[in-house]
Amino acid sequence: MAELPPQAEAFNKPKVELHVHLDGAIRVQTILDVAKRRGIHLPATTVEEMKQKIILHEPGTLTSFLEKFEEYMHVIAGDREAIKRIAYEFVEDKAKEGVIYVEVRYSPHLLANTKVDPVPWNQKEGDVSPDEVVRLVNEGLSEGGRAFKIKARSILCCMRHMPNWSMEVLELCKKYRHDGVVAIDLAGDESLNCKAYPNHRMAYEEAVRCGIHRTVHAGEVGPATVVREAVEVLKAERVGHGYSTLEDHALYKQLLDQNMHFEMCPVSSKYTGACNSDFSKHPIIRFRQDKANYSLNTDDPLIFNSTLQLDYSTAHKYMGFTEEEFKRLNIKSAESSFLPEEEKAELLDRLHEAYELIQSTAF
Ligand SMILES: O=c1[nH]cnc2c1ncn2[C@H]1C[C@H](O)[C@@H](CO)O1
Repeated sequence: MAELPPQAEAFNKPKVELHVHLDGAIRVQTILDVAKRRGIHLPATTVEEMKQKIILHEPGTLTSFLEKFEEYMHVIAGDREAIKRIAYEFVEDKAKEGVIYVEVRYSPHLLANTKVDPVPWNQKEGDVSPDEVVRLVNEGLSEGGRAFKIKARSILCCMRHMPNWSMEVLELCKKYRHDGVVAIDLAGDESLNCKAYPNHRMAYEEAVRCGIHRTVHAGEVGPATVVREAVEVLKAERVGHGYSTLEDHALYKQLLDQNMHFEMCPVSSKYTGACNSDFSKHPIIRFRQDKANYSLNTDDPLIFNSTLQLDYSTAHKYMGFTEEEFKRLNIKSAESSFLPEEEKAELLDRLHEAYELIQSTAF
């Protein structure tokens, strides 16, 4: 595999990103600024020091990774200006990475401080509800979209350990379905399955009835049974991560045949311990060989100290990805996006043009 010159981008063309957490993609400087304004004490005063607290330096576990959010979420949650600002800055950062369409996800409840039970991050009860969080994020994303000339939509997350929030998340998806919100997700610790927590299932059943798009984190660190449950019980249209699908041959074949989309996050999968840290043995290689439908995504670039370029260069350098495959997977990502059909067609036109492909090119 040809080595890239230092600083060169593995794929310097317009990209689509479908799996990135807003609360895992905040600028460290913003956390420091907001903490200062709100008089919140942090264990660090410079970006470098704060980064050392937040980023994962070694491969760990999903649980140790999820604990990292406790370092800073209390700074942003419950603060209107901060919530809008992180959404706006997120769009700016994505535009710089060459992303032209992004679906960004978050839990409205984890950024609220009222009408949420329990109030997260040991905050005092305040007056920012999950509903207002969605409005603020929408404002930040649409102002950012206009300023930086890219399109950003959002996905609202249910959390596996908070089943009592799930119906409220679904209601927010319905309320804002024509105002920036394109789907529902289920994030958090995969060992908590839906049989034990029927509220998630009820929310997803209602999503199906209302035509709300659905993705589910499954098969990241959990077994293939979680993927099966996501697809068969929750009727997921896309799978978040899904690496362990490979353990169940029949399921893998079925999902390949169904053209199921897998939202893959190579750098993330190393640091969460989801996959072997030797990228040359990564499950994505198998998905690529089988011409599966998948995207490449950052997941939580703040915590992995990463960029989308790093995911692409990792795929290029250690997994043998070519320019042609990058084009193919971005076209697949656009096709699997949760945009309405007309907007999806426009996005596909833009990619075909940028990649100098004729419309009928079949991958
Ligand atoms: O990679 C992940 N797997 C499962 N849950 C995750 C991952 N990245 C972030 N989350 C959780 C923590 C966030 O607070 C939440 C909503 O974005 O989703």
